[in-house]
Amino acid sequence: MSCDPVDIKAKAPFPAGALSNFAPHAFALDGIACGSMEGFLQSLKIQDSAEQARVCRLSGAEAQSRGRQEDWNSGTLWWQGKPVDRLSDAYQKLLDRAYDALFAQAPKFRNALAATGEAPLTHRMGKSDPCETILTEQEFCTRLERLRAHFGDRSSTRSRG
Ligand SMILES: Nc1c(N[C@@H]2O[C@H](COP(=O)(O)O)[C@@H](O)[C@H]2O)[nH]c(=O)[nH]c1=O
Repeated sequence: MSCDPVDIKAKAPFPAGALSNFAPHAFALDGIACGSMEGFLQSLKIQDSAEQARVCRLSGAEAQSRGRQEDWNSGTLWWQGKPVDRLSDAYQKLLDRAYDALFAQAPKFRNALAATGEAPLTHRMGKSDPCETILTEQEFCTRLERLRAHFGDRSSTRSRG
């Protein structure tokens, strides 16, 4: 099996494109319908809950450009009316819950993740400074690799059983 890295970006062919946060995979978190992970992430820059819920339903560049209209230089993000510090453990846990929900609820996302086999995952266009982005390359790729490990868990359970 080739272990060339899979570099995730919206315009890449399957499976990298389907793993992009831009991809329109529907899931819900805390009862809020999301059209993509990008919709959820960009909505975190918006304090108003009704507008946040609207942005959650977006996907792709439309979601990103809506979020980028917001000034979040203070480092405060928002989920359901409550502030979340970008640099806090609470923010990391919120990201974990969002990716867990995506994995559990979006079969096309799971299929794309499974199709990467054991290849390293990269997101070279991503930033590394958490003060400059809502999701660094590392925060993104480590979560995908953690979720991908569930596939191995299932096969090792089968082979033992
Ligand atoms: N521009 C682009 C992506 N950018 C996405 O933007 C998010 C970070 O936004 P921000 O914090 O505003 O810089 C993060 O989800 C990152 O993946 N992603 C893709 O797959 N393909 C793209 O073409």
